[in-house]
Amino acid sequence: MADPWESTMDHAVAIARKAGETSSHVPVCFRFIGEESVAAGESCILSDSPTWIIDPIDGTTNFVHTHLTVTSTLDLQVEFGVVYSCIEDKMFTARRGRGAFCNGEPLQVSQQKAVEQAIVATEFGSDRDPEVVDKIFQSLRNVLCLPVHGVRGAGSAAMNMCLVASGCVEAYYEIGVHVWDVAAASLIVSEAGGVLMDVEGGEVDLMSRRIIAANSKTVAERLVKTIVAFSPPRDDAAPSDRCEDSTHLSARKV
Ligand SMILES: O=P(O)(O)O[C@H]1[C@H](O)[C@@H](O)[C@H](O)[C@@H](O)[C@@H]1O
Ligand SMILES: [Mg+2]
Ligand SMILES: [Mg+2]
Repeated sequence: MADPWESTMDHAVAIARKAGETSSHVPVCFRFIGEESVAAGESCILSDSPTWIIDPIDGTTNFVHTHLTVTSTLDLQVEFGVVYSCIEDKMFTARRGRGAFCNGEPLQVSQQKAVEQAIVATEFGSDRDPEVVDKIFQSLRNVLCLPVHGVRGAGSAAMNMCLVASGCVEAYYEIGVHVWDVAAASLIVSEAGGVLMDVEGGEVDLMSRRIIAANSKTVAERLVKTIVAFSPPRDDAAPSDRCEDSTHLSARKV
């Protein structure tokens, strides 16, 4: 069987060559956006150049506490998405227009559109500002009282989205995520037949740090009416306008 990773890399190089209109003799030029490089002061701006968006560990708090799910995410903007759940040894992959897979098996979102029968995943995030925490709890209360069948959280944004793609949960929403948390899994959700939406409706903007990933427009729109929206500093804001999340500081001290 052909190695899917090798064909992915061949395709990535072809995309980079096309973008840069380089001949096969010239090395290709990829750009990178990674959680750690941005934390070290590098830019978080998407350009026309093919860009790998990387989160080496998604679910850092789980990792630090050796708790359940930890994933690594890799995305070549809009072309490929890879999320690896290392403890479960599950490799979620998607290529634009070619479907989404887990360890090679095709993924399909749940067909359940009644929100009362839905499991909704979310996270409490990393911000401990009491005003932010209040809004997160207001949203959670509203979602529970829709009512939904259940609320869950894997502790990894990427894993929550892969659960939507797998049909195990109907929707995931969060305000406070970063582009590297959700880029790869966004493609996996849409290639599995799901939808992505901003928490106030309309198209999702991966730099806005707000996301709904759902099995259907119907479920996503019910959540839009329910979530108490706010806008954290964008990922592509100037470094001086970004703020460090409090739990990440403590996680890094470990
Ligand atoms: O910091 P990591 O572990 O890469 O990512 C975390 C997000 O920053 C946080 O918003 C989210 O709640 C958590 O699930 C996530 O994966
Ligand atoms: Mg992450
Ligand atoms: Mg991370």
